[in-house]
Amino acid sequence: MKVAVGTKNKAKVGAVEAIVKQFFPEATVESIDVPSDVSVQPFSNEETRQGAINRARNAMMKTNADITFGLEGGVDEIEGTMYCCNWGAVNLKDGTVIASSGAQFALPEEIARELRVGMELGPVMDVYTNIENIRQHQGAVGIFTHNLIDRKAMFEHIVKLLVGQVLFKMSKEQKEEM
Ligand SMILES: O=P(O)(O)OP(=O)(O)OP(=O)(O)OC[C@H]1O[C@@H](n2cnc3c(O)ncnc32)[C@H](O)[C@@H]1O
Ligand SMILES: [Mg+2]
Repeated sequence: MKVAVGTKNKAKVGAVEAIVKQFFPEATVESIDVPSDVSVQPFSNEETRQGAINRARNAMMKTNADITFGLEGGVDEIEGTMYCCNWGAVNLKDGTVIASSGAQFALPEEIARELRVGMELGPVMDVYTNIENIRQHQGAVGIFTHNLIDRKAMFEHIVKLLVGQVLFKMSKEQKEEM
């Protein structure tokens, strides 16, 4: 089985590799940079979900994979607090698309303020932590959870939700065939 993920981000690719190897040990995982076709900094759950779906669909169009994943990070404001939100989507060869959301956690007001004036979370976090390219490593989630949860682990949870739903679909179809 061939799996592809629509990004070159190490935290995201690592998450897909870890979960896919666990449940489909024979699968190969290819990473490919594809457009999310949403803003570089999505500003709602809806837009972040759409980015994940677009990445999964674009990876399906650009590879010959059987299953493709798209993972997207964004922010959403609720009652004046800005939350980092995370979404994933899986696309199957038969056209099925399943999206699921993952962890959401609050960003400090000093970070939120920068995003409201048009900055991207990645570069803002690099300046805040003095760590280069933190988005490919522990991410904002690592920093604001005292490294209890890093960005790869956060995306692993989403990929597991997606793989689980694919396995549910496959077993349901098998039963219907019998
Ligand atoms: O190469 P891609 O796949 O685009 O990876 P990315 O790190 O840019 O990730 P997203 O596009 O999904 O995230 C949208 C924006 O939010 C930033 N971001 C999201 N979650 C983050 C995190 O945990 N730590 C740092 N930056 C984060 C990210 O850097 C972008 O500026
Ligand atoms: Mg990006």
